[in-house]
Amino acid sequence: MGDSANTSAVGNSSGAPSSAQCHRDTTVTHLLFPVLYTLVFLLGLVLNSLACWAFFHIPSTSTFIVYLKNILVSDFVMTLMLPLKILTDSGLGPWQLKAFVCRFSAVVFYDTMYISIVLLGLIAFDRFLKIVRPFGKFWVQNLTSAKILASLVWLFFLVLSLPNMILSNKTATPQSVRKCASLKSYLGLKWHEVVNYICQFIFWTVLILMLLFYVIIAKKVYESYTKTQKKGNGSEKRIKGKVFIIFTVFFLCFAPFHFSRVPYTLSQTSARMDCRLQNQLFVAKESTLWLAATNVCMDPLIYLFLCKPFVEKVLYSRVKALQRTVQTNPKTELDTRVSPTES
Ligand SMILES: Nc1ncnc2c1ncn2[C@@H]1O[C@H](COP(=O)(O)OP(=O)(O)O)[C@@H](O)[C@H]1O
Repeated sequence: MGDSANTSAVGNSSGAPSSAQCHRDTTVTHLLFPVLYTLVFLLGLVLNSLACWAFFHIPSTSTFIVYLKNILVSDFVMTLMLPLKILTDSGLGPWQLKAFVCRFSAVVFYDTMYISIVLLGLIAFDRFLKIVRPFGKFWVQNLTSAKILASLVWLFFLVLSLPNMILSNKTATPQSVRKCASLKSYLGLKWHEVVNYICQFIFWTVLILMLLFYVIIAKKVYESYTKTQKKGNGSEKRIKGKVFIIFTVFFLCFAPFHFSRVPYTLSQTSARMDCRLQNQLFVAKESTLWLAATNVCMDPLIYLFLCKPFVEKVLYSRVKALQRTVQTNPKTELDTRVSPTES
């Protein structure tokens, strides 16, 4: 993650010699990103708190809701990690906080990002099965299986990233905390590299599978559209077409980060790389990481567009609140256009 000072030279004797002599230029990340992250944090906190409250009242009656609830928890945790990044990037926090970010909160941030990625993939798979085999039941379409699968996803990423926390065990100094890689032992840096390649593999696999599911869904939607059009019913196309939102959100938020992450990880671990290029890769990684973080604000859109019980819960409460206002203050006009099923 980002830096607290404008430039830094990092003494990393065992891991990345070229990185050791390169001053990190944080002119952009020092000012712009804390502002951008603050916006994401505030919006993410409001939207996800609202979603938490709504989902708290919705029983887990389908695999879709189970996955959405897990994404919500993951997004909430990611949102809570943002203030630490904002404080250290802007230089407002003490340098010791940056060591905590490198060892703990940045790792949790990445964990939640990949947990959301896999869960979005599972949702796409779930939608795919619903549309392709509406009456058949696979074992994955069973509630208990979905709960077990979601728990395994959490467990997998937590176990995978634990060494990233443990092996960032070099003594932290105001200089060394500026690049997280410099807190790592040789083994720590290797593990960091391996984890990044595993995560790249997971992301591109999920992306390709999603694309495949949606091509098949698109074909089905088109077929049913041409059938229903004759009967003058185009609403089915609109309903099924909504599932494409998941893919669009997924692609816009995560693909740019994964393009920039490979060369950036190389710059952290390879022996030789031009210093200017290293700094450019750092800015590219930070910019695309911000885009990935905006996912915490995008996911509530998925709940709104695709999860009917969620919409009903939010709107029904609005009606109740309005009714209460009218009861306590009869002069207030009730907007009769609002109905619990409005979407
Ligand atoms: N995909 C990942 N999964 C888990 N932890 C990660 C992942 N990528 C990076 N990390 C960990 O997050 C911390 C910050 O990494 P990084 O953003 O690369 O550093 P920097 O802030 O110096 O650019 C490091 O401890 C790193 O090992």
